[in-house]
Amino acid sequence: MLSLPSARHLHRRLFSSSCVLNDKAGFGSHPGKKSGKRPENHDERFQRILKPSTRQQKDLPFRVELDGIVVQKPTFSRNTAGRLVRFDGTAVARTPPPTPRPPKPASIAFPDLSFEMSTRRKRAPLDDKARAQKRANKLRKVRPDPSSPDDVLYRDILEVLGEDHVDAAIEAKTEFESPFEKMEEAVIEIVKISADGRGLGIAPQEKGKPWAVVVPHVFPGETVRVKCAITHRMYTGADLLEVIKPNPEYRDNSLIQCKYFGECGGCQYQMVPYEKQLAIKRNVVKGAYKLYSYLEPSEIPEVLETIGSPLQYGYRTKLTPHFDLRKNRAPEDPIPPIGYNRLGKPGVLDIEECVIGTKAVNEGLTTRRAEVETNINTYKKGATLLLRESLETTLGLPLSNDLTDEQRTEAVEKKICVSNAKTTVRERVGDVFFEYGANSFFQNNNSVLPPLIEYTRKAIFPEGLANRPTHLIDTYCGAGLFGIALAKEFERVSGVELSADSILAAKRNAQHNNLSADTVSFRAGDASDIFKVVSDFPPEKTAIIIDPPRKGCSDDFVKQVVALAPQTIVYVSCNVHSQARDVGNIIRGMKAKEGGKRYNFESVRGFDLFPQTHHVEGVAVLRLVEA
Ligand SMILES: C[S@@+](CC[C@H](N)C(=O)[O-])C[C@H]1O[C@@H](n2cnc3c(N)ncnc32)[C@H](O)[C@@H]1O
Repeated sequence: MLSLPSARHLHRRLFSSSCVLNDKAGFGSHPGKKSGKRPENHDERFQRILKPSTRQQKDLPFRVELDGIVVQKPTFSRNTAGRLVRFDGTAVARTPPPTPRPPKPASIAFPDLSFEMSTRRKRAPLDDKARAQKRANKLRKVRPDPSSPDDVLYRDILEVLGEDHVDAAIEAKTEFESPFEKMEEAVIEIVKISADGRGLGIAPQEKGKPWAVVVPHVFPGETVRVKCAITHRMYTGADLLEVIKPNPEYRDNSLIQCKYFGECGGCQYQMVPYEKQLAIKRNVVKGAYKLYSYLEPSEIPEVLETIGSPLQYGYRTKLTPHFDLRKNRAPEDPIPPIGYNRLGKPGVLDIEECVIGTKAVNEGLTTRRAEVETNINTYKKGATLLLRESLETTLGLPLSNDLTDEQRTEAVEKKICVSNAKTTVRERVGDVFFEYGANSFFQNNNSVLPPLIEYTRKAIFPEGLANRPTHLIDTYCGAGLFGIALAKEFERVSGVELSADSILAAKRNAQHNNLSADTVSFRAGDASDIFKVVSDFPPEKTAIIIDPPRKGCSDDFVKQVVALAPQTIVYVSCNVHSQARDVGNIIRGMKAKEGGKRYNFESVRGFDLFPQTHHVEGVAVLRLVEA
């Protein structure tokens, strides 16, 4: 704690400050220690007088004059009667004594507020219309962001209900008034799959108004019985009770591999044949470009078939199960469930195996669960467990020719599970070796990365391309996945990434893969910073990879891409809706720019990095052509 100097101390300091003044006259403000061994010299005597002890101060006259220097003593002191006096003896005016505080009452009487409180509570109850209006006002305040999941769902709902009906409901201010009672059961025909993997149905006609019902784990053409759970703008979120009429095109329950499917909020499509899953995802990409790119239909290429994942189960190299702990949990209370959120219900579902996870992360799950169970009383609140697959040894480093066959197999195949966020994870993508922090971003499906990298390579260097790019800008580069995997194809590669840890990993990865820092460089910063440092990249020979987080790119970034006008753009994204928005902006931006060039939207398709779930990775390719 910082201690304040005492009044006496301040007093002395004040006095000694005059020494500093005197120092200007050449007397030295730092007196030497008084030594008993030799007589006091002139300076020391002077200092003693300038910095006397408190006792000496009292005896000193008000003014001291030594060798023509006048030193003034502190101004005030107390006389023998305890009165404050100046050093010249004159009395200081007394400050009036403080007025005494009124005595505290023996007990404080609180005013009786019961009357006011009860009137406040007894406000006239809202009628149904007022309640609906209040709710509508509340919901209106939280308009979803364009291209956010809520907005995407809302656009899907507009499509199934018809924009005219929706406009009429908004006009009549009934857009938040559900025709269903809470917990009402209803039979619904499903007409569409929304981008978040849930089925969309329309309320039966007898309900008298267009209203959507959103149900998990159901598909177009199915008739289902549901329980209405929660009202949102223009739709009711419902729980599935029964599939009355299944659609065999989408539903083959024999495909389900997880015993928790239907209860766990993780996967949506385990009952859907894999080809059909890919088709659903292709439609999601189509819908995204139709709704969010704001391009003319003629400007959007035919969305190509989704490229599947070589592994459809056992592919996920990262799991993050969690558990909650009740406040005031007693040590003898049961172990809480450790797993994932329940589907459509609050709370965590206990899961001891996740079938989309790799063998290594599932082994790690068993170990970590046991550790948590043993140490549960050391946790004050819930936690998220990190489980990441990693190559076991540093033998995973670029394989040396000196390795025995056994070592070589071990280097490529032996996997362990890492659960400490500070540990390094090692991973091989084809022939390329990567290291990154366990807590940092890296794609979670290793099996699909070689085809994804190869696809990107072919997109940049299509057969017969006359003007091959020689420079690559890898934006949002993470640990350098694209830049490093494709580096051999380019004279120069430059990557940018916000996370300093990932950039350190990217630089290390370049070294591990024998890439020189002159050719491949990475820098930490906002993606739009990259344009300052690639001024020596010839735009007509430059390709750029854009792989942003779900929210997509900033306007500033898009503007700078347009200003640079690189020859090829490959935009990879786990959110095809924000991708469609950005691609539309780049194409329009280039059209508006003078210079006689435009971007040809060459291709777009999904990559299935997340089998059994509704997620899809979009890859869009744009190439600069004469306008
Ligand atoms: C989808 S990941 C892609 C990473 C890498 N391309 C890969 O495939 O491993 C997006 C990356 O963008 C980074 N990021 C987020 N916002 C950024 C920004 N404004 N500028 C640069 N990088 C950003 C994140 O840290 C994350 O590593």
